[in-house]
Amino acid sequence: MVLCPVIGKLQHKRVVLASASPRRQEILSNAGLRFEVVPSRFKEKLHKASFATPYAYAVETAKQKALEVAGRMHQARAPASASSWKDLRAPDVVIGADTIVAVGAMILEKPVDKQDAYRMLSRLNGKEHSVFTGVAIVHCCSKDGRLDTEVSEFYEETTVKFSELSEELLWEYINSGEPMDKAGGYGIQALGGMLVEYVHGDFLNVVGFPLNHFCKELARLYYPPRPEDLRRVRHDSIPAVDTFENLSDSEAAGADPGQSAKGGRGGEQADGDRSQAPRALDAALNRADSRPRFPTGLLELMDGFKASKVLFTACKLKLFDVLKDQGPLQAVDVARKLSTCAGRTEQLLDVCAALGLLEKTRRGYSNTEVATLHLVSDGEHSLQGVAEYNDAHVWGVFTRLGLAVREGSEQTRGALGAMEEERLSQSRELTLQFMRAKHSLSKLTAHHVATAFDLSRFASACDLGGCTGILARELAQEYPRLQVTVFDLPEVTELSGGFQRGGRQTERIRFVPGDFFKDSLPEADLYVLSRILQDWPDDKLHKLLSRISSSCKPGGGLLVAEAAAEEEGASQSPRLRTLSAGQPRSPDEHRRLLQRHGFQDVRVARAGDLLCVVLGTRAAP
Ligand SMILES: O=c1[nH]cc([C@@H]2O[C@H](COP(=O)(O)OP(=O)(O)OP(=O)(O)O)[C@@H](O)[C@H]2O)c(=O)[nH]1
Repeated sequence: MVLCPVIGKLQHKRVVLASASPRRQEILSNAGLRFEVVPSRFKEKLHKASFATPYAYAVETAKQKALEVAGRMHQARAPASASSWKDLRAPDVVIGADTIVAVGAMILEKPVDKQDAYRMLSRLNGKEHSVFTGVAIVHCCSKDGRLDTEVSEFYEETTVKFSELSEELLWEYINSGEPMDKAGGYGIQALGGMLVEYVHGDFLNVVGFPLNHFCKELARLYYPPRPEDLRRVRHDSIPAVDTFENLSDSEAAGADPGQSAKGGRGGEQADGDRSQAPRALDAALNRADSRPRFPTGLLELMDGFKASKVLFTACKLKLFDVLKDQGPLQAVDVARKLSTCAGRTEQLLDVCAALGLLEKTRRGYSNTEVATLHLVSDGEHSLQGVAEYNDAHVWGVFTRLGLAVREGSEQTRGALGAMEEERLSQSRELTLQFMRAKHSLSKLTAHHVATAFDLSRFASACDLGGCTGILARELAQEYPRLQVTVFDLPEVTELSGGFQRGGRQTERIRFVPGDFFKDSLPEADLYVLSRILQDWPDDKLHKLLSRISSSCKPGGGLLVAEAAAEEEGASQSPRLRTLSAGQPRSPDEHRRLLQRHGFQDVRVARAGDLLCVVLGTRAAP
């Protein structure tokens, strides 16, 4: 069955199930949804008589459950200084559900005790009743610290008929303990199944979650009908994920899950509104499928470069800067501010929204939290420089990958990102771009690197290839006695002034121009190599390490920080294996590397999510 694309729409979102029900958790995880569980604290005590129908009560309760969790998680978010990325993210989607049993207008929830269970089961005995599950899908976004929500809600009804049951059997069932945490006092999926004569409708709805209706709702939210679908209904597939080039202006409009969710109850919507998008899903669900699994991951991989280019383009246009200062904005207003084509801008905005970089609501487009944090150019944690450098330089390098692979190692070095070498021969602008990229990345990791070990025994440090001095600054800040030298190529040190912010510790930092392969290394107690080794092939790497080893006094140290590769024997991340001229090393490989060059007492630590840090002490020769 080809269900992945629908559930997959939530794949890159932080999804939270606001329910303690183990049945709901099981149903959704069996469907392949990845989510966290945060049980709702909403007390199910809405005034039943104030609802026109039992299902309205279930839907409202589901909504309140989800909103309570969304609000609580929004408030509980860690401050920006939190070390874990996860903590920084509020949920994107919160799902709430409430299951009730209705006998006529009477609503039965979970029994409070055995007598209550007996009363409920006696009411159901020998008769038909309805089971309603209300579901709320709450899309969340945070704007200026406020929580914005778009709620989509629906319900599903299933009819269940109980057999005529003896008192004895009812009590035996009650004494099994099963009824107590179940709506109506029975669990159809277990012993309670023996009480049931027939079921009309979705079985899982009785168990606690109407999975089929949920998927249709997702399809309705994430695959709004396209004009061509309205004209020519396709019965053979789930609608394709929109790509940039196949979106026309009119198609791009209305692709907002939040907007299409407006008006709420799926079950109460007019047929014309609901029929088209789920139709393809229905077809897929009902098809006897002998074809291979839909290669979603592979197709996403094939399209991955487009997503990168969209991100780069948006950064280059300063889209996130405009939205930070003036959002939310409609597409035409964004286009006016950027002096771009309105139709194409809207497409770009929609794809950014689909990639989770923007939020789209009726008020217009605004940055998501991740965009505000990392894609606005003057942000403390901005990665804009990385996007610009990748666009201006790495993109082109990778277009030569085929040639490099065909023609051998030299080209491979050239094509696989021997950035240090390449940038030597490039323009000042490219050097600056490289520095901005390295600066942004170093900001993310410098504190972790500086504090991975206690370095207070060293009086001086030299950061080789230290670029804009971000790590040097962090070291100076952390160790008030430490004098730090940043050693980098002349064209880099010449431009590094533009990245300095001043501050008390800067008087203990000096920039020395030089080439660590050719010039003598500045004297220091501690040498630092942060993200240098993996850019170089083995011969260069050993040359560099032996030069450091010769300069380092006995008792001095070498601190190496590199992308954290898996332990030996574990399968390596392909990203790490292919992106650089050198290779990522496991902690043990680093340990051996340093030992081979005369360092002892080599210790390894993790620095944040990205890096592994290794510290060795120079042995007496
Ligand atoms: O046949 C079955 N019928 C019902 C159930 C389970 O009953 C409960 C219904 O309770 P509710 O919707 O209030 O959900 P809770 O369990 O309290 O969890 P929340 O945290 O979401 O409020 C539900 O667990 C159904 O799964 C059953 O198992 N079989």
